[in-house]
Amino acid sequence: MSNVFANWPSGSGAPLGGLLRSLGMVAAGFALLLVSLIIYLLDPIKRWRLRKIPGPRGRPVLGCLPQLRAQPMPLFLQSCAQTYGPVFKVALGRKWVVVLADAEMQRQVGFKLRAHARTDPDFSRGRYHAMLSSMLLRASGSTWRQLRAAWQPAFAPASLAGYLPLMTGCADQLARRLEAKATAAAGATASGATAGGGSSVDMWRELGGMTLQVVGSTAYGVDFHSINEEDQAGSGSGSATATAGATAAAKGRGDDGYGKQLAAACGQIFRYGSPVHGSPYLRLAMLFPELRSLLLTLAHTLPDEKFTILTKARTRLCNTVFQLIDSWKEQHRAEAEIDAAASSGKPDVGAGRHSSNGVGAAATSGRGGLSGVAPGSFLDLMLGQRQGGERGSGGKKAEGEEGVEHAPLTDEQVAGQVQLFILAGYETTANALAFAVYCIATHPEVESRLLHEVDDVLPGSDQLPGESDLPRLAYTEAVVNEALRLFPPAHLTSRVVPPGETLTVGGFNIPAGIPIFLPLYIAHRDPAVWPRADEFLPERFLHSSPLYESLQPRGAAQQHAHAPFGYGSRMCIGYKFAMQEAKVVLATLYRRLTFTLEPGQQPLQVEASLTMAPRGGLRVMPVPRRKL
Ligand code: HEM
Repeated sequence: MSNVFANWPSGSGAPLGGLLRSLGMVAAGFALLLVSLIIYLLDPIKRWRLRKIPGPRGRPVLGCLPQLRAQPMPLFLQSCAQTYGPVFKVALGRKWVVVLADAEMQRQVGFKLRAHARTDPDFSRGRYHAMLSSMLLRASGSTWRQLRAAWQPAFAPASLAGYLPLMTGCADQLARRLEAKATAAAGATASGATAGGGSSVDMWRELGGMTLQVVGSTAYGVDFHSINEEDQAGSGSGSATATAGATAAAKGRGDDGYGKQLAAACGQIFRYGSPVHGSPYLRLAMLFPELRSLLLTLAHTLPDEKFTILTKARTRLCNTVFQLIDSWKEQHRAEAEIDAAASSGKPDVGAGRHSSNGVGAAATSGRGGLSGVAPGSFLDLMLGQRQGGERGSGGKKAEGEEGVEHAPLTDEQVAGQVQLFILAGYETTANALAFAVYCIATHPEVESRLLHEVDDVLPGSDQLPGESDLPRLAYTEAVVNEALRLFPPAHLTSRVVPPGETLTVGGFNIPAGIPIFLPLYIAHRDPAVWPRADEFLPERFLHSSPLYESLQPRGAAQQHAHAPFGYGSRMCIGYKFAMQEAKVVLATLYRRLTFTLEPGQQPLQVEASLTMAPRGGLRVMPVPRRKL
């Protein structure tokens, strides 16, 4: 029998041997791939570096995500703290984070480190990406200092006073809407026209529409029209953002002006930009951060429906914002020419040109057409500063802190800050207000004291809170503070150790690049720090109360134990804006109404992603306080 292998090339040995060798090489290749995959998926190097830090055993690849599906993040982290102590690690997918549960550790690290950790998969491109990447929240070093300085004028006392009419106007609009709904429902029930349904509303959504109108209109200086004016039939259980966006989108068809277009785009970006509600590509990027570029390309080449909506909304937002910026420039160029012609003296340009704040007027007068940016709005301030900086220095670059020269902000940078103003200020404040309404509704003694204060400060039948009334709303402010303690909407903040450094905390070393979570929720409810920690007692924040002393936080963390707005130089820049808004909105609403919880709302269930919110909204019956 002839040797069938006889014709195989002699250099490769016997054909069987060659085949075996090839198979061996394929097997070795597979084994190598498998080992790399296991190394990639399980990340043993990172595990090794964090090996001394205790923490729950997560599943391969998914880490603790299954536990986080079953339980809201603040509660899961609280239960981990009880098991593992004040410093522990958690795997979010393949991303390891270290959590500091102790209030004093949070304070120390929050003050010491100056950069936030990045955990979100950013799937943007082009101009929108340039906008997002330049936001204050993401910046560090001298750029952060320059941006932070550029934000400051928006929260100066004069600016805050200018926003007040917008805040009270929007709250009054919402109060009247809820009052009318309650009265109509009562009338219909009396005449037997309706069966059930009553005037129950989702207060969280209502407040979401209102806060979007406040921050959106303040940021861009055009009317956002996002307070719901008609019910969202069959709108399901989407988020407050979705409803606000849907309402604006519904109205946004046709010739509606900048405000409605922006509100519609923002609503869709909030909803579909989140890994929870958005495209599966975003969730995959959370699990496999190293594949982000590949997934980004795939998402743009083969987009699913949610990704398409997101991309379109981002493009619409960009186009509208840059159009607004162009119209602002156009208008100011024309004004400068008139100035130059009229006088040879120094031109009065920039933010100083508009001594009055026209945001409130713009947003409550129905202005929102293609009439441009209101003076005093955040966009106007940012563009004005830039123009002022350029001209004030005779065309040179603006000078920032510490004598460092900075180039004036680009259009993309300005647009990024304005968009962050909405991102950071809308849902946080809506959630804070919804939690406050829940706490008031479950504490009748608090409600009656609040009503007493509101009636005392605002005796006129249609009176809205003015600037001089704010200091007199001390109990209202204490209610907001105590609701923020029990239910901090930003339930955690984060920091990251800078490259080349290691942080030692609680006896553990945390290497550079590992995100550090500071869960404010846990610190706010620590019974070792807070007397009667789980009780809602606004008297903790009321100096004049006889209970005040006995309710103060104890121990080393005492001074910064209440930190709903974070710590140190990275603390929330908008906290005065948020506190003013929350206070005047409560006073304006409770001036006309009280709210009764619908059955099944107690105890309150929460859900949490970046912010903490009432799960499935907050269903209440508005009860008018006077006969209409
Ligand atoms: C109740 C409402 C709000 C809460 C609970 C809240 C909470 C927070 C927290 C916890 C941080 C992180 C602080 C840290 O890391 O130490 C933060 C940052 C920030 N907040 Fe707020 N915030 C609220 C409203 C607002 C508003 C209304 C605005 C703007 C209009 C705003 C703008 C910002 C910005 C720009 C940052 C980033 C600051 C930086 O990185 O330097 N926030 N906020």
